[in-house]
Amino acid sequence: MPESTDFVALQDPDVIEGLDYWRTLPIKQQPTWPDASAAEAASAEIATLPPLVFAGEVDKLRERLAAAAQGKAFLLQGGDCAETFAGATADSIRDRVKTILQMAVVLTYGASMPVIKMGRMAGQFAKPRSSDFETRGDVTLPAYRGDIVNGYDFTPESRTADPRRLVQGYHTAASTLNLVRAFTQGGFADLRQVHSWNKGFASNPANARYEHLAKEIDRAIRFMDACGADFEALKHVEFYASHEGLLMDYERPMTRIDSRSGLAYDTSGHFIWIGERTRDLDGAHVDFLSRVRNPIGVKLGPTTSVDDMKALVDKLDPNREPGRLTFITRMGAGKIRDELPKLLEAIKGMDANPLWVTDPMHGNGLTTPTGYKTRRFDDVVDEVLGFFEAHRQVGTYPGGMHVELTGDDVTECLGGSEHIDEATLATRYESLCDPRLNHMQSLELAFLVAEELGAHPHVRA
Ligand SMILES: O=C[C@H](O)[C@H](O)COP(=O)(O)O
Ligand SMILES: C=C(OP(=O)(O)O)C(=O)O
Ligand SMILES: [Mn+2]
Repeated sequence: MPESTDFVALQDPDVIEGLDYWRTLPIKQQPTWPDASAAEAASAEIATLPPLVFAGEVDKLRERLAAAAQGKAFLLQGGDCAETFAGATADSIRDRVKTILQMAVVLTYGASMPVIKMGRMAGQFAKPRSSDFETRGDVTLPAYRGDIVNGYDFTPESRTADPRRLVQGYHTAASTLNLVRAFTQGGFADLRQVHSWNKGFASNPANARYEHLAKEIDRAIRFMDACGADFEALKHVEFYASHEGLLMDYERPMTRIDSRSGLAYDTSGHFIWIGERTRDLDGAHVDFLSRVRNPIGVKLGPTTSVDDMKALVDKLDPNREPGRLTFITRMGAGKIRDELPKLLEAIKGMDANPLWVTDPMHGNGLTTPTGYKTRRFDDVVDEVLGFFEAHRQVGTYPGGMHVELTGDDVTECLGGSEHIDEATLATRYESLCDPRLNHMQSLELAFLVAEELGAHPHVRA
């Protein structure tokens, strides 16, 4: 029996043929490469490079997500809206991982529930856009579609799609994932380091609250240590990589056949989601991702009909496999209480059990008069609360949270206990796409969700 890490180039011809069926279907949000043969060559090169994740890891994640869908775990998924090549530095990767680990500690402790940790990391390089073009003054150029496609600088050269970026995207994902694996497997994520994850971040109320929690955890660990407990399990953290499966010239060559099962895995990440703009039932993305074994997410915006949702279940999870399908709702704070319960009621009538996750970011965008894309922290919080309310009302499980965040002290979202206002946004706005919660706002949100999940009284303010 081959190892689970083996991927073979060719097996069942029907499986292989199916993986290219998307090419016959309508497709959205792909770049126009100036030289199609150069893009084909880049994809062919990627197809020869090693997988980034292994089938066995992907299967384990599916089991973890199945537990979350049953209310026995909670998914925390976070990271940049658009990762950049320049941002793949040791410090930036470490601080994002630390932020997610801290949030996970707050949630695990507060909710007494396992937390599945997942980064929008190591592949979140391709962006769908509302418009193909961007105009500044009297100059119009192609929109920035993420570092794997073109550059952010507003010049014709930079904005021209460059297929060499596909290969650079692979290598940047590989080095990011390598460091994430080192951090999470090599002792850094050991729960006994719970204090040190807070070091280096500006001191602020959320950090102080975290310190208080970390002290409690420390005390509990010392007690267990004195009792002779074995801490082997605390040394390593399972950390999964995820991104939007958007750019087919990257996802297709990263898809390999697992030699154990003869089935296809998209080895660019453990979890792949389909965006709100590309979830057409008869479109290329849904077809392609219906054929890979990875757990698949689908973003659901406020206009999602019950019929659309049901058809997505049938297409992406025909066997009703636990952990296979995650719906990531991003309705907007003002709409979630009206729109989500209908979908939840309808799912109760099907024999399906998807994992429900809230993305409180993408339905709450606004642009300031000075041109900054931003979100109000209060709206983010309100959507999360609406998500929990909807699930309580219908009797389904609120199984996770998907957020755009960074470990840096950026000023991209309005509000939070630092009271970031419109004038402050300019001081440290670094995102090339959507605004992210900064370190402190991320921790604040984690405390709030922990309370919602039935927090430990000591964790409450
Ligand atoms: O996450 C991404 C954005 O919401 C998406 O790229 C659309 O952004 P845009 O409206 O600025 O194009
Ligand atoms: C583009 C994104 O989201 P959505 O597809 O929900 O708009 C995103 O997650 O960055
Ligand atoms: Mn985004």
